[in-house]
Amino acid sequence: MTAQLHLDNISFNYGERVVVDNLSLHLGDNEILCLLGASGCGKTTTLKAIAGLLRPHQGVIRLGENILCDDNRFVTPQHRNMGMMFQDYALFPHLNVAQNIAFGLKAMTRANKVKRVKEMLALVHLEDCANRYPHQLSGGQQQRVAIARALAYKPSLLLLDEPFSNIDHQVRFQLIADIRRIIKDQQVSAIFVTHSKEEAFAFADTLAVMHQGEIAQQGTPQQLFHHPRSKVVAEFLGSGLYLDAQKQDDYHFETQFGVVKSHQAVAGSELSGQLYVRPHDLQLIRDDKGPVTVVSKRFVGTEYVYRVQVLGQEIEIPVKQPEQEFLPGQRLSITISSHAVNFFTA
Ligand SMILES: Nc1ncnc2c1ncn2[C@@H]1O[C@H](COP(=O)(O)OP(=O)(O)OP(=O)(O)O)[C@@H](O)[C@H]1O
Repeated sequence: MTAQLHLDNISFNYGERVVVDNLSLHLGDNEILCLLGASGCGKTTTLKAIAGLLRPHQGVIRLGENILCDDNRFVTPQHRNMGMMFQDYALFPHLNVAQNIAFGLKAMTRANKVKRVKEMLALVHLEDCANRYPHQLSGGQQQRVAIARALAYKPSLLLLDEPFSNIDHQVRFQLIADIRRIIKDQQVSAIFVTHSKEEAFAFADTLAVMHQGEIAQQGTPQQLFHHPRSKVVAEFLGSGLYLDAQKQDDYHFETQFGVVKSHQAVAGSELSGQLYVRPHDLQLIRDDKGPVTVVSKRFVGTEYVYRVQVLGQEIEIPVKQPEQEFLPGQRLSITISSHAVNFFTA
């Protein structure tokens, strides 16, 4: 089953404190959407509102044609047909893997239950673990059981709250790829919450960056990375350097490091602003009197990464060419490649 979820102007307060502020969001069929944002911005609260674990003070939530919540209606969590993987809803320790997966299948006949559990075990590659208890599994295996449990009764939407946060970094990205494949195989829509942009890029089809209870921007990872609409989104998705800039025309911007060319026209009549330049568009060059100072360098296998200070900001810049080695304390300057610039006006 597939889903189209709409949140229209949802608000939620804890006492006086507005935690979700007039938030609107849309999720398409078979889409994996990531709610991404800093700690405390309201991600989990939004997910709980979708699940029905709390009721928004204002707004409408709709799944397909069904209104889940508005001023007059409120569908309880058990009637929303959503699979959930919340940190507070871990596996049941006293049930084995097969029993955990079967937990949500109460309405099925025994034979159908056995069949479905078998299918789910195969899907998450844990056929040999059916009789084990959660404490006899690795963290990654436990997460795979949790996803199997959440998917077992064919929900129309899957909600995942920080599903990878307890997983060792070494295996995390393999697990992300596995779970993404499982969700795509099952053709289910999913919303997951994280504060890690690496996880978001690896797992999601679309991102919604949240800031102070609102969606700052929703789109594909590429759209948000290359065309952030605000400094909040630009900074959240990757480091960069702010440079004061004067717009000469839609394609040229004058900075203290020369004129920067844009691959794309930048509309707007405001001429003064700032460019936000990503490290891969910056090159370090020798200049004994330059405004850039090397703070430190580290070797990462294929290249050096230099941490430099420039105009009161610190930024890490990768350098591939081994002949270009700089020392801490050394003065440098930078050149800026032409790229699709991000130009922010006040
Ligand atoms: N039960 C509660 N009572 C009062 N305030 C709460 C409660 N739960 C959360 N909050 C506050 O609401 C705000 C949003 O919390 P929420 O858990 O939605 O954030 P989050 O973006 O998921 O953060 P994190 O990434 O740290 O989990 C936070 O400031 C939090 O302290």
